[in-house]
Amino acid sequence: MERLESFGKLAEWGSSALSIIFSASTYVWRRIYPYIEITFTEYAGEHLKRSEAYAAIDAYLGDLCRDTAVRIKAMTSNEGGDNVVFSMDDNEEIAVDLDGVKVWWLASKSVPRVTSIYFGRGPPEDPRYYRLAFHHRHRDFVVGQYINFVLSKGKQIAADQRKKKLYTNKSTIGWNPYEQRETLWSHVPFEHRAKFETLAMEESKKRDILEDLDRFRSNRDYYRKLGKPWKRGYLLYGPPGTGKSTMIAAMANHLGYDIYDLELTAVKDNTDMRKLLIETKDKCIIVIEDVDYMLDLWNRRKKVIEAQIEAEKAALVPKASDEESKVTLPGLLNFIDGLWTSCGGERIIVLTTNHYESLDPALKRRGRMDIHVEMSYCSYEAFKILAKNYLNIDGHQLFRKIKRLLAENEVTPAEVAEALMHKSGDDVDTQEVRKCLENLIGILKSKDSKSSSSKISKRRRVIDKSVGVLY
Ligand SMILES: Nc1ncnc2c1ncn2[C@@H]1O[C@H](COP(=O)(O)OP(=O)(O)OP(=O)(O)O)[C@@H](O)[C@H]1O
Ligand SMILES: [Mg+2]
Repeated sequence: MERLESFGKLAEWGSSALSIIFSASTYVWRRIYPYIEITFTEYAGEHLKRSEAYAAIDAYLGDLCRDTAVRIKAMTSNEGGDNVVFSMDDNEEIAVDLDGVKVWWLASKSVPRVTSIYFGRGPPEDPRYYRLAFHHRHRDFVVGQYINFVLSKGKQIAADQRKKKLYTNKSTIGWNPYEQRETLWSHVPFEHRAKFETLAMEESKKRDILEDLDRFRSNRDYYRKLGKPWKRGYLLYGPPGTGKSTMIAAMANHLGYDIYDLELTAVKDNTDMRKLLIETKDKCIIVIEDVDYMLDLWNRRKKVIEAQIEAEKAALVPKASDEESKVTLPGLLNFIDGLWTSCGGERIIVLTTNHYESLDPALKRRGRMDIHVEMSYCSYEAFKILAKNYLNIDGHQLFRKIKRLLAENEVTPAEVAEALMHKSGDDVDTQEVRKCLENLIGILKSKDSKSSSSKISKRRRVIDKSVGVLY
């Protein structure tokens, strides 16, 4: 027993002596080499998936190294596009000065220590890594802020570089169910250049939406923890020409997601809708435009069925039409609820409508459509964004008049954009600017201001109370 005790004491002394030696050696080492190094390897985790952090850093440094590095690798984008993307060459180092805080990035690859035999396509490429070095006195800044900045900036750059696709569903109506079909979607490159910066709407609304999108994108673990499908529903509503489709394009460009434009009238029934959903890939926006039109169709169909029942009673059974979609509202609700998305994640569903009031409450309810955004008639703030986009001006003596007219008349951003379009490409001279603005004034004056002004004040009251972005 005594022996055991003394052995325990000895071990205790040993461990404290070791920790003293360790701290002392760390201290000495710090004096000689006061830098901290963080390594980001390309493949990480159990299944050796490409690390998202590495991909983001790769994009960030690729952008940075164009101006600073000596040896740069250039390649075409992964998506088969024609744009060239850059990245640091192996063993290249770049220094970044962040307002007095200096950090160094090194690109390298690890050489495997064991000799392996590979079957098939031969050895995989050596795993690459980036190493970030900085002085230990900047630890809080680098670990607390800089790395987060690099990751979010890198993700944005990668999203911009990614060639996005626009998918549309092939019509399944009238198809033979036994016929083998390769895919239910066809796609083309998505080239829409819309960006949030050029979208004409109130800045605060835009900021809210952008923040929501960014939160959604980076919240994978949160959704997992809650056991919820990683999806988000947006309902965009407003009159035609207020930018609903433009906003969807801006969302796709911001996130770097593909768009699946689901035309419900071309979907035979709920089963086909499920199949379509299963065929979508992660990181996408599924769009159903003019959902009110579909609701209209359902109502009409209900009436037809009622008429059929009546006709059956009279022994006159009309033939049911095979030319129409038989998708139902509950089918759509199931689709939205993500029951079938459990196989994947990172999907945004956007519905658009011109008639918010007439939408079924089940479609609008929170948790289904998380965010409701009103796209409204052109305000003065929105007009200024369009004037900057189209005429590259921040002000003009006609602005005051336009501001007054906009307050009295309902005009859509699409109409304003049309009026501000000029013929001479990029360069616009002062005469042309005036002509465009006068053109807009003409359109505004031609609106029936008397009848619309009472409508506007009524409508504004409703909007002020409820809208912007609803959570
Ligand atoms: N808020 C906006 N910001 C910038 N441009 C806009 C905006 N709204 C409309 N536009 C311009 O008007 C055109 C038509 O807009 P868009 O198709 O996005 O309207 P919409 O609300 O989807 O209309 P609809 O209800 O008919 O589908 C766009 O190509 C764009 O040039
Ligand atoms: Mg549209």
